[in-house]
Amino acid sequence: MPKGNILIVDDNKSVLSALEILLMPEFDRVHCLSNPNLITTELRKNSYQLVLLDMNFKAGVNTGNEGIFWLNQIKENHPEISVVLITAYGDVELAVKALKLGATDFILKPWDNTKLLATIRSAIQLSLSREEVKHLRLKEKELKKVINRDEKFIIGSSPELMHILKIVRKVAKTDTNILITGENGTGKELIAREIHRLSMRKEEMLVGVDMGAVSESLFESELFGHVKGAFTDARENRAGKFEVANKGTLFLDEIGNLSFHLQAKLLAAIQNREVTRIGSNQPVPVDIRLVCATNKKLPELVEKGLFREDLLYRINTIQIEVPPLRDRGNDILVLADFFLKKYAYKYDKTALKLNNQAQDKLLKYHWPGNIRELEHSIEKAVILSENNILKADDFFLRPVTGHKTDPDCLRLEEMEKRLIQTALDKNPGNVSAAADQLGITRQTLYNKMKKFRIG
Ligand SMILES: Nc1ncnc2c1ncn2[C@@H]1O[C@H](COP(=O)(O)OP(=O)(O)OP(=O)(O)O)[C@@H](O)[C@H]1O
Repeated sequence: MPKGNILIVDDNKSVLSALEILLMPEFDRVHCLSNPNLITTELRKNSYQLVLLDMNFKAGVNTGNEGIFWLNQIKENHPEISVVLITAYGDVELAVKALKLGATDFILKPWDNTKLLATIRSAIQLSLSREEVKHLRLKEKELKKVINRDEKFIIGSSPELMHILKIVRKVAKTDTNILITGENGTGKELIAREIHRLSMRKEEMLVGVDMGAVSESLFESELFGHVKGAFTDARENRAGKFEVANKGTLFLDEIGNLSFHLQAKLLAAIQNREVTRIGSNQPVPVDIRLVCATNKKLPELVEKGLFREDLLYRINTIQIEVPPLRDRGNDILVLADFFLKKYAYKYDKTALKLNNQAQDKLLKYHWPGNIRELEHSIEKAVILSENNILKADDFFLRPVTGHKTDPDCLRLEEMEKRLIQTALDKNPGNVSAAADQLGITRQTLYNKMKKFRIG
């Protein structure tokens, strides 16, 4: 633990040597100056935590103005250094003026040694704390830069994606709460990060919480924090995600998975814009931009009494629906190409391409796991590929029927499209048989195939 470096400035040589003898054994470094004009150079050359500064330098002048001048100089250039002033005159007004201007304390000559040492130690402690805060702020700034740099590109040029990005650009600069909805793997988190990147809060952090992964018992501690001793495992004070996200963006993923009882606690924090750590009764104000995401239909959960209506209205000032990959047309191939390049590079393969059948297969597949599934399929195909052209057989896609997507989440049109695709797959090359199986005419089936861009 450093004891601190002290610079003593006094034009009275006997005062200087008395202080030097007293302070030398107690601190790391003690340096004396009888000429205040040397202060600036000395502070630039060496690091100090404390300046012990005389108020009156010129013989016969005792207004303290020169001391105030040097105090201002030091505070302006080295705000973390503590300045303790010494004067032989018990001028309360001057003391108050100096304290207002940033002096840490004031000592009257003649001094009491024990008191002087105590004053100096606490002033040095204060300076060390200021230095630490300054260091931590710089470190935090650098860390935020590193965290924010880990950006992923949003790939695609479909009108559906362009429409979403247009909304994102419009709303990002405001502080409105945003709800992002869409199936799993459609890129909701990516959109949330884009909103943050384009917002006024971009220098601060986006803090994400997966509400589906937070257990009931840890919810409050995770989101609102706790103080040491609040419960058995609370060994030290801990800030919750709300506090960590202060001035930045709080991204609550899978908000539809939050239990009804915890929704009330979340609502209170959002409404009051303050949180109270468990075990404390001191509310802490928080300034956050809230972005939530879910793959659930929240209005339906509200109807079933599983989601609070008041919370829904709080979080969905703006709602952005991210469409499933199967509705983004050629983006499937654009993304496939992007992932092909990414994984060819990762696995040290030469440039890879898809042949026509492979492209067709990817375009026709319904992608229940959306972009995440596409990325994994491409990665697998790249690993297993034996030449530069990837064929349809290189992609092991889940059969259209029997996949695990929640039927509640499917729209009528999607169900229809899948039934048609299944019937066509079961009757390859025989549209009449497929139409028979579906209980519709051949012409109706052709119309629907055209509509859904099948075949
Ligand atoms: N347009 C896109 N361009 C490039 N990569 C994308 C795009 N959309 C999604 N991805 C990638 O797909 C994966 C899934 O995206 P993300 O996690 O954002 O989806 P999500 O909708 O939040 O998923 P979940 O609902 O499962 O949390 C990520 O690796 C993401 O980088």
